[in-house]
Amino acid sequence: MNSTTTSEIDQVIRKIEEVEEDIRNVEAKIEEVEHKLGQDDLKESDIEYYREEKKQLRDKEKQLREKESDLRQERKPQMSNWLMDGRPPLHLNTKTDDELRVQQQSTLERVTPQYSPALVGKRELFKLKQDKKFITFEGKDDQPSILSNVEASELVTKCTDHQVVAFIMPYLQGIIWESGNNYFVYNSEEYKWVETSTETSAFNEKPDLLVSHPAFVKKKSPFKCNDENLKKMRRLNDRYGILAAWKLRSFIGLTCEAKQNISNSAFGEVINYGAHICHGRHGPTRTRLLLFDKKELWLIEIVNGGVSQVVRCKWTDGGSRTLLQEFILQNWLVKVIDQSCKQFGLAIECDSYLGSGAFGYVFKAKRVSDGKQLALKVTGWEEKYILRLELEYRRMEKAHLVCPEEVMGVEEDGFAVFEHGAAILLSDVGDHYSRLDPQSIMDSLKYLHQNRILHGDARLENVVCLNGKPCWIDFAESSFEFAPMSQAAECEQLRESILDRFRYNAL
Ligand SMILES: Nc1ncnc2c1ncn2[C@@H]1O[C@H](COP(=O)(O)OP(=O)(O)OP(=O)(O)O)[C@@H](O)[C@H]1O
Repeated sequence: MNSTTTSEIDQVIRKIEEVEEDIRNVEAKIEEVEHKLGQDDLKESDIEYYREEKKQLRDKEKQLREKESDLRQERKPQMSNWLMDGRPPLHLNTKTDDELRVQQQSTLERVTPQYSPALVGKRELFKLKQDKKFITFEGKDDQPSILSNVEASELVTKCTDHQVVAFIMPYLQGIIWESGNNYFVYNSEEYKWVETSTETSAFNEKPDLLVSHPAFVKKKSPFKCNDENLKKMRRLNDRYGILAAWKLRSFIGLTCEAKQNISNSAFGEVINYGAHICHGRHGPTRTRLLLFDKKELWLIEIVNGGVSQVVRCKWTDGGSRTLLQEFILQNWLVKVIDQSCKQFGLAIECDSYLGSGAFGYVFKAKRVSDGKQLALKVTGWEEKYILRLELEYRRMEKAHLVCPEEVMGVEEDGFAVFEHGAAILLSDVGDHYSRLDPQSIMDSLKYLHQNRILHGDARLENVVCLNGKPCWIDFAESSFEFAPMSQAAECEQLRESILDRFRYNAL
């Protein structure tokens, strides 16, 4: 009889969970590096540096996945031993091995579809109709529609998908502004931004329009076209852009796809966009998409990666205007950003996403009164996040007074709590730490120590390059107690990460 114990199985399961967490962390780091690589103003040396960093992260990810697979193999005999013993393990997974393999595969490849979009669309439509979740909007004659009859008959004359997009863009923008939203419509027809795989970008997709707050958008220039009619239809104020970082996909207002005629294949394509958006660690539980053609629009709600409901309506249906306005997804981050801009007198445009960590999202912002560039760090409404941000603000203020060059400053009265979260205002926008001389980073940490400041989380991610020098951010864990042992440990932690990233042995 085997000698496997519950605690042995538990141990392996715990190890698997730990490795899964490590994989998620590495995935998040890769996402950050990909975001940095996507920036327009990179020097050749930066590109080379990020590519190398990405390669190292991918290698690490591969090793972790191998480890995960070994652990799963290790668990298999243990599980069957338990079953032979007639006693169930504590965490018996009811999934078969095949299901586990598919699940693991989907973590690897995200949700790259195995079937053609036409088949996906056809099957889903059948199911939705059966479940009465495919609803035709009844229309309310006394309420405004999206398009008038005249406008709708002009739309019918458009003879390419691009022209349908160009025609609809200003109407969609008008509807959004009318509802008081600070969202814009970005044309993303020719730019891939929906990630479909962690392994390759081969399947990346390009929905036609992205409706979003500008803070989450990376601006693009109008794509080239030879269609003279399309050129005439374009307006100077049309916006082009994509999501600035895949991590921001929870905050999309609406993702749109235009066709001349809605087909099963078009529906399948949109279902796949929705599944990809929801997938993965930072994916939202819910996302909303719009599929439209020259006659009608389908309002598609995706929950946990699957279609939960479709409402179909005509451009000229009374009440379609309000229906669409209410369909655009609102979120807490937009509310906190907008309230912060009001409170601190800021403007946030496209290309302002600086990064994010476990606790907050950071954006470049311009103070309207003097044009100064500042960094706004925003966190959600949970009490522990708000307290942490306030602590960070107070400690940074104190540390900056002692070491003004080495510690990022905070603006006076630069902390505020709102209904949906909180924000702090940092006095400068720094560049990536890769622009720094690695020894100078180590020296700056030692300088903090000499001034009895223990950073508390001395990772390279918490250093930015300001005026060519290292400047520390994220002081939530810092302390002002003199503790030589902790200082030594902190130096060692930083030294190791400098060695790892710069291949430089800092002293
Ligand atoms: N003033 C700034 N200038 C430029 N980039 C910044 C600035 N502040 C923050 N960032 C970027 O935003 C990222 C996240 O910021 P920060 O570390 O403060 O967030 P966090 O949620 O507290 O992270 P962590 O998970 O490390 O605790 C940083 O790694 C950095 O890339």
